[in-house]
Amino acid sequence: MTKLAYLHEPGVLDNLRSRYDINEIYTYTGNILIAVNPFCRLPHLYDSHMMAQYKGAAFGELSPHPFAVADAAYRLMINDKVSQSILVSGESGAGKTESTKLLMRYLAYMGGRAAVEGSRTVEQQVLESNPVLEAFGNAKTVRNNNSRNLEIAKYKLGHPRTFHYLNQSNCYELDGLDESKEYFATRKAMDVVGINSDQQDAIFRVVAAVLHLGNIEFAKGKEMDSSTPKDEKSRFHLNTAAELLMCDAKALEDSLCKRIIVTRDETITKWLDPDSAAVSRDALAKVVYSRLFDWLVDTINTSIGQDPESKYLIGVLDIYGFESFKTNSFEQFCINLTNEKLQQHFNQHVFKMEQEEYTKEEINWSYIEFVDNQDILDLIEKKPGGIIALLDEACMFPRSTHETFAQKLYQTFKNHKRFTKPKLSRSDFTICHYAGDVTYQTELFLDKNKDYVVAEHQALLSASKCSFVTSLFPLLAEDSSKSSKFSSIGSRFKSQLQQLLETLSSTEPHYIRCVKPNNLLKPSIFESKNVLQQLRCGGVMEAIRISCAGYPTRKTFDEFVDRFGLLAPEVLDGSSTDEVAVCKNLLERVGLEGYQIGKTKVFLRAGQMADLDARRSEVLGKSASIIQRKIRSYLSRRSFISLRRSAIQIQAICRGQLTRQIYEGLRREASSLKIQRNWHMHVARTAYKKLCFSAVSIQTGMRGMAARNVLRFRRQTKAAIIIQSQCRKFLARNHFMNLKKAAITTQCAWRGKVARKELKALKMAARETGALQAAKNKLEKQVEDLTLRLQLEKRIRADLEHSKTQENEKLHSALQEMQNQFKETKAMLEKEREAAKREAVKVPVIQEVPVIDHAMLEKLNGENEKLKALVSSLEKKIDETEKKYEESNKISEERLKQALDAESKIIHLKTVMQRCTYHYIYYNAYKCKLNS
Ligand SMILES: Nc1ncnc2c1ncn2[C@@H]1O[C@H](COP(=O)(O)OP(=O)(O)OP(=O)(O)O)[C@@H](O)[C@H]1O
Repeated sequence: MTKLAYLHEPGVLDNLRSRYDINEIYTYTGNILIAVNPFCRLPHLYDSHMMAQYKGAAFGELSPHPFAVADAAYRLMINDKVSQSILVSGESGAGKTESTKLLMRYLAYMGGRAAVEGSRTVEQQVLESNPVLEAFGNAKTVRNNNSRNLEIAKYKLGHPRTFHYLNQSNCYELDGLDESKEYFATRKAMDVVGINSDQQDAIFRVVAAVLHLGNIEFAKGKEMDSSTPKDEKSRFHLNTAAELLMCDAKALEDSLCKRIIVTRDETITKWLDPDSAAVSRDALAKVVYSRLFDWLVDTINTSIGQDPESKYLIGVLDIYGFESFKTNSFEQFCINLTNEKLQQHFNQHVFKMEQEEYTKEEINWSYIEFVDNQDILDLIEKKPGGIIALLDEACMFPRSTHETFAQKLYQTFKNHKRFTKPKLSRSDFTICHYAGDVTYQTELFLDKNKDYVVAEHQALLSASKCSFVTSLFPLLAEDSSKSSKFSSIGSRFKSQLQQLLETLSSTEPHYIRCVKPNNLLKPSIFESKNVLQQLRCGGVMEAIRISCAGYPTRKTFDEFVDRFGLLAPEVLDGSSTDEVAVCKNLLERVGLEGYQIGKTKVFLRAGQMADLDARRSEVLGKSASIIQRKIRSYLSRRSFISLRRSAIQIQAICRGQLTRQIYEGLRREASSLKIQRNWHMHVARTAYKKLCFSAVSIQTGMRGMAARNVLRFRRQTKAAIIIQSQCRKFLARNHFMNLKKAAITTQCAWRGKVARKELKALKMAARETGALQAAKNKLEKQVEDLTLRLQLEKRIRADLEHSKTQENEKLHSALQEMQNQFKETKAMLEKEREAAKREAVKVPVIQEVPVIDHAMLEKLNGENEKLKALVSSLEKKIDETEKKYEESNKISEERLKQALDAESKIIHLKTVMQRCTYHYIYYNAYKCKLNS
């Protein structure tokens, strides 16, 4: 930019546009890098080959690039031992985060240490943790699309359209963005930074709970000014949120619909109307998400850690860009304050400090006007009396409203040139920022400035059953919860900004200004008006001017001589100790113009330092090649000498080896001659021995043959005699055999005749055997009959036996009875006799002459006789019965005998029959034999 022929706004714009058209999105203005968002991927600009190219290349030597800025910062830190910072600025969606990622990638590449196996380096962790911060920290805004929202069935979630907190942008998908891929990248990044799977689950539960909270709507309750979940759907979301946060659903409902006010005397429960309940719901969702995000940042920072050994740092600052919307609230106020602060830092560095230094160093210099924003910063953060101070005051005063706060602002800043009151509004105010006017709506300023968690929300979440949720909301000590009633977000933000700027001031800054070429977020569209506004806001035009008119680079005399003395070494040879004179001399010799010599430093125009550096590099390069040449020749000579020595040694060894080989050949030749001689002798002797042996063998063979002929003749003669005798024997034998055959034939005929006779007789016998068979069958039948009769007899006899036994038993019992009767009668008789005797004794003296009752005696005798007759008849009967019994015994014995006879007959018949059968079989066999 500084080399443009016409350095005015149209020229700068045209330059940016024509470069943008050919995808040259980066441009330098002095040391500032302007990056125009291409809204499309340009991978060739960022591959590892590009990184390798920028490594160590002089600034300005290659095309403008964030890698070049990172490389310059890195080298300055290493060489000059000064901490560096790279400030990436620009409005929302201009590409700050993308540029920051590139810077981090390059720095990780430069400082890259080899990772120990299984672990990651800090650089890798920093890069890999990015997706977590982006996933949870980015949101889709009207100016930037880069948000992601997770959706998982497990957490009872549906399409983003169904969630109040997601559906207000009406944008659910982004072209070219694979949600699931991003989700897995986030999960992986969480693993990398050491968030375990339980914690991950809890994190997604909390996010889902926030979404469900957002869907709870409220309707008027039964009580006056009370509220209750509107319908079943709201109740479902309330229950699901409670379930995901693992807290009591009723307690959640109460914490949203009621407030407990503690006064000195009593505790009052106050209902919230539906609108206030919705505000309470949003506050709860916000505080939960905010605590979750803080937890993530802390966890990532702890996991990455910082090298305690490091003395210098390179800070890369990616901070939200200037914002101006239709409605601007406290968030925009804080964001714009940050941008004002950074702008001031930029001004200070680029203009103020620069020009102050020129004055201090007393160099010729025409002052460049720039817009100093100190008065805006005073308006916002001055203590007391600044907007933040007034806001804190208003927050602490219980009766304040946003209107009273606005009135206070109007009064205080009535005459401030950066502050105006919009005509038709009663509570808005406008600040004239360096980047343009922004009108803020004060409605929520007071609420948003109060940094506190609603006590009911705190109590609800501290009592959660999920340890992760309770860790986000640790129980506060009783006193602290009461005492710290109010803490101001604005003041905290201000002091954090101050700390940041202090850190920045201790570093050497580099600037990357990101520019958004269009508001449609589409590639290849360059809206000049928009871009110009951003260039103006970023102070780029002034920077260009100061770069052209000023002296952006400087060095103290000794540093300068140290660094560039080698460009004219003769100036150092002189005995002059005056550094200024040496510097002037040096500058004259190198032929530089337009520089300035200050009191302690040499000031150079834009590009001059680069020019000197290039020359220095050239000299260094030349020197390096001379040194290299010398070293190479020394090394080559050394290697040649050692090579020669080695060659001679090798030759000596080779020659020795060759001679040894020749001598060995000669020795072998002599030996082989000796061996040949001996061999020939051995062969000749063997041949002679063979010949001798053959002659003897032939002689032996001939003699043997003659002897064998004699022997053969004798054998033949003997064989002829044997044949003759055998022949004769054969003839005699033949004659004998014929005679024998005739005799046998005669005998056979005779025997045949006899046999036929015998056969005839046998046939007769066979016929008899048939009769015998019939007789046998008859006998068998008889045997069967007899067997049957015998069985019948046996049965009859058994019956008889039985009846006889019965009769015997009867007779025995009758006899028994009779014997009993007889005994009784006898006993009675005895008794009567005894009685008669006793009666006779009792009779008086007169009785001494016994008077016999004859009648009685006779009667008794008669009865006695009868009884005797009865006894004898009975005894007779018994005898008869016994006789009968014996007779029947005899009969049965006879029958038994008959049966035994019959049995023996049967056995006899059976043996006869068997014999007949054998006979028959023998006959049949003989018949067969004869037939055959
Ligand atoms: N160098 C680039 N190459 C390709 N695309 C880019 C580049 N820079 C930015 N973008 C595109 O622009 C979008 C917005 O960029 P980025 O998120 O970096 O903006 P930002 O300035 O950080 O915004 P905010 O202030 O809202 O965080 C990116 O999502 C990407 O699509």
